[in-house]
Amino acid sequence: MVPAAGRGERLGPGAPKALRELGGAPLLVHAVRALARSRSVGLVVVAAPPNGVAEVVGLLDSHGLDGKDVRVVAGGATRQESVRLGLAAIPEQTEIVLVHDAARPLVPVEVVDAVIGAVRGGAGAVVPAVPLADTVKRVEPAEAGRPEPVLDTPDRATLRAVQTPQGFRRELLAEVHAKALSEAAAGGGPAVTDDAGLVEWYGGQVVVVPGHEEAFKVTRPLDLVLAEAVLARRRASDGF
Ligand SMILES: Nc1ccn([C@@H]2O[C@H](COP(=O)(O)OP(=O)(O)OP(=O)(O)O)[C@@H](O)[C@H]2O)c(=O)n1
Ligand SMILES: C[C@](O)(CO)[C@H](O)COP(=O)(O)O
Repeated sequence: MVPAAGRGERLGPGAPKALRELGGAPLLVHAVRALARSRSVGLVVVAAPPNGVAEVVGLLDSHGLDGKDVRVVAGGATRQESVRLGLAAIPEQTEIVLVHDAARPLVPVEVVDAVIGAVRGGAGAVVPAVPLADTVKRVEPAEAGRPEPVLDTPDRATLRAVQTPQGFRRELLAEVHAKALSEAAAGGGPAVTDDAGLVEWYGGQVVVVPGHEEAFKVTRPLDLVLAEAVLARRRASDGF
């Protein structure tokens, strides 16, 4: 499933991020095509901006998507809610669900297949990830413009930058989302930024497989410049 209901505030003013253009097609279309390239993917469920469902259906219809079954549902106010709403549209007999950001348009199919392979191999929750290039420091957050005291420096060799698609046994993903929903209704709930984080929160095991530098997330304006360059290079080299 593809959560695509975000605004894209960090990208700046304009259409919702999933509908912004990259090389002549919306980011969402690239992301759906990237998943559809895997022979193991049979159905793609997209969580669209709540007031943009008809527009997204039209966009996906107008860009050929390799004959895959693509369904569109209304997303929610948070990524977590969008994923939960998308999950509800996935048939119960489905064994494996991937959750892939519309904002990661260029993930190579090898990463998609590696994630699926690890779930098929017995893992309940799998994330693709890459080593970090920068040193990371934990800080005491301060007001904007004030220096932030450093608390410590985690050992970089043990850190990974996590990407999508993240892969799950469907029942496990549905279970942790249901738990998070009932905790949120009681005024709490896990403060996590990805689906694997929910599995961890409830004590489940998550494993990492190699991600890819081209599976980066389009978050800020410079990411879009990089995505255009990667796409242009692919098109020049293999008619992608
Ligand atoms: N209510 C939301 C918020 C986010 N997403 C999706 O979650 C993915 C990753 O989120 P992010 O990159 O943070 O997107 P935005 O929330 O749109 O970005 P920003 O935080 O800059 O507004 C994106 O495909 C986005 O569309 C979603 O489906 N529903
Ligand atoms: C799911 C994710 O892309 C993994 O890196 C990331 O957590 C999404 O974070 P965002 O702040 O919602 O972009």
